[in-house]
Amino acid sequence: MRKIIIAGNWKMHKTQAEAQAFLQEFKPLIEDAAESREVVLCVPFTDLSGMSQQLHGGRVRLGAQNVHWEPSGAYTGEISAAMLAEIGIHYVVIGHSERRQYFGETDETANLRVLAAQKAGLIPILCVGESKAQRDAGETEQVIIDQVKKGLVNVDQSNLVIAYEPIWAIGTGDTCAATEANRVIGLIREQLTNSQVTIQYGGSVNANNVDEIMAQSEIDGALVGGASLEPQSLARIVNFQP
Ligand SMILES: O=C(CO)COP(=O)(O)O
Repeated sequence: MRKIIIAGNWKMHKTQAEAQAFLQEFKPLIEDAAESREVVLCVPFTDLSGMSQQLHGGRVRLGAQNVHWEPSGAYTGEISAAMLAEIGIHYVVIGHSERRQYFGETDETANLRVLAAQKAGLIPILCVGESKAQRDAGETEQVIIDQVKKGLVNVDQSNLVIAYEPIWAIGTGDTCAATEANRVIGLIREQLTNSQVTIQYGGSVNANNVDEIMAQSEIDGALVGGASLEPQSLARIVNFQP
């Protein structure tokens, strides 16, 4: 059985005080959610340590939003996988389109980060997705296959999550049709050697569209940006109705 994972990606939102207030309201709202659903919050580095203590022993797991591939060294401003693992972090988002767009990340550096994360015992969430121009040019399939193949060189697929996030659907309210997301995610699965990899959809997921998205046969979860910032809305997504 493929694991269902609902993950919030807070991006550059929430101070420690705001994170603490979020958890106080959020935790009771998901207490009755099916045990089979993994709930993950991918939060700014500065929130991780405090939240890790606040969540200790509970069902909500934490993720970082990036990690460097070297174990240590002269890399000002960077964070290693061991630093994350030490404070109880389970997941790390890698190769998000915003990192690719604004910080020059590539499939090659995403691959190095995935390998480093796995080596430290973290579960990478590798993000792939095509731009609007690539979709309009009919290049979606090739772009996605390329990103998956290059991102997964030498990667252990038993310890991996992939998120399909079409760039044009991120933060726009323009969700990819659930059936189309299902089709592309099916294509991603065909590229893998392990059929049990959890593959999420991300891009304008919210309380209103999550049920239809999660009803798709290939979609194993959601990576949620804007709608994960508010406890009620993320709780509704976690409690999606199959
Ligand atoms: O980028 C995303 C999650 O990583 C999606 O963001 P939105 O849910 O705000 O579209």
